[in-house]
Amino acid sequence: MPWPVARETARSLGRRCGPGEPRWEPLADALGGVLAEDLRARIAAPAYDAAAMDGYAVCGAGPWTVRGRVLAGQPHGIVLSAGQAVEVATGARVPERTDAVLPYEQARRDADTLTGTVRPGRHVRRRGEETAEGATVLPAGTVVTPAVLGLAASLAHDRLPVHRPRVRAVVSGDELVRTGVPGPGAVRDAIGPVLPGLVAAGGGVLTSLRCIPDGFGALVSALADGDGESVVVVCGASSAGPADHLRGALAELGAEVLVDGVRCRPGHPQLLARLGGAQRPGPVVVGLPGNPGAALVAGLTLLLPLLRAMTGRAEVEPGRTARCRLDGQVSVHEHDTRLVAVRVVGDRARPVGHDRPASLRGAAAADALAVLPPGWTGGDVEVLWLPG
Ligand SMILES: Nc1nc2c(c(=O)[nH]1)N[C@H]1C(S)=C(S)[C@@H](COP(=O)(O)OP(=O)(O)OC[C@H]3O[C@@H](n4cnc5c(N)ncnc54)[C@H](O)[C@@H]3O)O[C@H]1N2
Ligand code: MOO
Repeated sequence: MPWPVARETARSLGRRCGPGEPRWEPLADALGGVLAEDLRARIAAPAYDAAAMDGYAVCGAGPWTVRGRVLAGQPHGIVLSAGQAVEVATGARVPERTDAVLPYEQARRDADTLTGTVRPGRHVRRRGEETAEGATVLPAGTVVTPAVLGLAASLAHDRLPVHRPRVRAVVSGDELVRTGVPGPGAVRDAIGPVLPGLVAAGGGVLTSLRCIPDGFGALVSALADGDGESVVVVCGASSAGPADHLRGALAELGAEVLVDGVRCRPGHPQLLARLGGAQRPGPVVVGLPGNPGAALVAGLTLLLPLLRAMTGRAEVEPGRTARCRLDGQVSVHEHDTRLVAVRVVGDRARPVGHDRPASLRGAAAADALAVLPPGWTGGDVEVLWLPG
């Protein structure tokens, strides 16, 4: 299947699957999700009339008599009368009948007598002036960023209802080890460490990663053994070798295969399928080739568009260019799309090299992958940004 068609197939499957049931997540776990409901203010902001400057809360016209001092967080029941003032810290609740706050810099104090000039309302943040209690501050569908988490906390939320597709990973290969220096013939798993960040860049969460030996039976049971995840990522076993059982295992489970190989370099053995029948659709399976560089390409080709479409997110982060001029020498494939690791400066992209299928060295030094259509002869190219 041509590369652009494969991507669109992943997007359209994501839209069909939709976001699934939202989960109420503690703020710390909601980052990167998409709000499943409008975010409303549980309290007014500010929650009380507060000083916006360090200085004096004053009532009426000066001069004033200073009655005492109030710091932020100190409860008090002070009510001022005309001609009275209280020393206040920024953020402190101002006494009732405060007309304005006179900053230290504009105040003259002699013992308890204070003079200065104020405009009514100056430097006082009135309760609810920013946000009224119950107001909608963000619509459903907003991506939860660090600022959204801070806003939610300031409006008294502890948890948020978010869509974050749950993804599990199955990494297959007898030769793989996960720690230390590999022994003779062994290889460090280099795809597992990529997956949490890759999945998060799509707005999902990687809930588990399981390493299995090569073998038909092990793969069938690993595929079938889910816990309600929306997506299963299978790493390796995607090709034509004697230990490559992904297609056979999917057939055994009656999966519908939507993308069976993609005309791109690297990453051509990648795959997209859906478990379960039309009556009870199950998780989506994304097959990433075992070569780590090829796996990353497949992750950007199928997994990210799928996850992003599930929660209605834009494909390219706002403010990022989607196309670039390509400088330097690149080899072009006659029939397949080529994906080339590049550094992007302004509207120009330069290849970084080291982007062979088995290597992540180029991708690690790059910002993005440049997309060279088959037989490309020049002109601007699409760039796929690598997760930061
Ligand atoms: N006869 C053919 N052979 C191959 C083809 C083909 O079309 N016909 N395609 C080649 C391409 S392209 C790729 S990519 C690989 C895909 O292989 P698999 O997905 O079946 O993966 P394996 O065979 O298990 O491994 C391939 C290679 O990658 C290493 N590997 C596997 N998993 C990991 C991992 N998690 N971390 C690091 N390295 C990993 C593995 O040791 C092998 O070296 O097939 C080609 N062959
Ligand atoms: O998917 Mo393979 O080369 O294209 O590594």
